[in-house]
Amino acid sequence: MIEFQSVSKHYSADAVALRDVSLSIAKGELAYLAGPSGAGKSTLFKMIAAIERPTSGKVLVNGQDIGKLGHAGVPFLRRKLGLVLQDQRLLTDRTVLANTMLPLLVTGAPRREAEQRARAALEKVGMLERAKAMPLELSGGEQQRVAIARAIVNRPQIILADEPTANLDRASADKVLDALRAFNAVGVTCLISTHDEQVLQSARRVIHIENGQLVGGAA
Ligand SMILES: Nc1ncnc2c1ncn2[C@@H]1O[C@H](COP(=O)(O)OP(=O)(O)OP(=O)(O)O)[C@@H](O)[C@H]1O
Repeated sequence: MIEFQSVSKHYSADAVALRDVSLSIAKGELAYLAGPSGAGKSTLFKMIAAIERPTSGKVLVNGQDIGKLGHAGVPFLRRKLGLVLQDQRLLTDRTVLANTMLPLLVTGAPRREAEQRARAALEKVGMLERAKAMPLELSGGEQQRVAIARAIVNRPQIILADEPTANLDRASADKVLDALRAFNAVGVTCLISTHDEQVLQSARRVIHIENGQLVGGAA
């Protein structure tokens, strides 16, 4: 489902983010991505979403070579993906419900249907009762759960979550991770980066990355 074949990413001659990375994540799998700051985790996510392209090697999603996607192909790829990335915050001038409806409205869903599906997504992450709140009235963990609702409202096949529990206390982090695990339990492939030792210790699969190279868990 997600495959990296000898992928390297050079932002410039001296900014090498990934070096010869090969890995494969099966459909329905839950894998964690671990590694120190600057190791290349965010870059790896961005390659799957075609936000960045490999300098060499191939990234395949469902067998499709992301490097060969033209401009028209990118929205089709993104529809398969639920992205909870670090630089994609909620819009602070819209309610929780409006934020969650947005991905549906931009793809042309009727407002009534968008609202129903957004409410269902918020319910799944335990945030329906805050539907009318503004994002800045929520805690960090609650905002992350809304970001997850927004990511899954299009029913993606794959969720990519880049440090979704950063800066959260244990209880909030667990709620965020429980929400992600619940989507995995119904068949959604999940790749989650985290520094959370407790989570990594109990994880079935951890892909470790250091200085742009895999140091374990790639098979
Ligand atoms: N747009 C960019 N231009 C130049 N260099 C970049 C760019 N994005 C990332 N890098 C560099 O690539 C390397 C990997 O960065 P990346 O953000 O992928 O790491 P990370 O593991 O996600 O780190 P963190 O845990 O701090 O988010 C770093 O050395 C970083 O400075």
